[in-house]
Amino acid sequence: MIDIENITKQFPGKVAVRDLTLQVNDGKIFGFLGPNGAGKSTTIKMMTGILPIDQGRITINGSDMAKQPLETKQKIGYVPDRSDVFLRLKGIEYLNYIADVYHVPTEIRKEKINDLTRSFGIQDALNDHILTYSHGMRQKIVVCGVLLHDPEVWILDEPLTGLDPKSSFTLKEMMREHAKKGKTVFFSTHVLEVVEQLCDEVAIINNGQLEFLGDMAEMKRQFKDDENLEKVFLELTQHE
Ligand SMILES: Nc1ncnc2c1ncn2[C@@H]1O[C@H](COP(=O)(O)OP(=O)(O)OP(=O)(O)O)[C@@H](O)[C@H]1O
Repeated sequence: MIDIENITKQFPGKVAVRDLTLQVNDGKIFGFLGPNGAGKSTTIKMMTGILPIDQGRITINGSDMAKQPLETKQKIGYVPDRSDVFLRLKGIEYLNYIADVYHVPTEIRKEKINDLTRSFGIQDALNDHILTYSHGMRQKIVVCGVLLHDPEVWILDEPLTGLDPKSSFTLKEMMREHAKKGKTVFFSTHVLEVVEQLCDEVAIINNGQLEFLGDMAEMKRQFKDDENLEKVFLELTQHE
């Protein structure tokens, strides 16, 4: 479970996230929807301990990110929106590095790497440097790294952007399976359609503020009734 209580983040001259409160329950796929610049990545960076929180509190399965950062981070699998990490490593070196950091036993490591990279069709690129990978392939290797250590809570920043349709389908299926096991999946997107396909619950953020929190049926009802939300809806459908 992810519990976000009244978090705020300010950059010079800009409040990126203002007094945001939401909970993500176990067994749910939670969509964090908002137009470009709404504050999604900033929120996710606070949830993953990359950015300190100015005010408020975030707990992941009961651990406080600010007070117990190491313990809390071990519960999380995080896929950032830009996967430009470890470019000088080969794919296989990256995955082994992640497996070492998260103490994935050697007996199961090889099989897991094989299965995951096959699912995403990058098994033949493992001996190439990540630097030579396309954006989609970089995204896939990071997703494989996250799934390798089987974290309880998945936090994915725009995970489907840049993926080919087959890999996008594979990842969506994996998200569904993870939630079905009673675990948590939180992901951000600026594409309304993705949320409609996948989510049990949705939060809509705009200009750093929560505009809506609820299930899909409520969201559709409110789009009709609320002028403010209707404007956000138009932005979300115009982008893609
Ligand atoms: N390090 C920073 N310094 C100053 N302003 C920032 C910083 N990071 C983000 N911002 C600003 O905070 C606001 C929210 O940005 P954020 O990246 O969280 O939005 P987003 O919803 O993830 O958008 P996108 O879909 O474009 O990634 C934007 O106005 C952005 O310009």
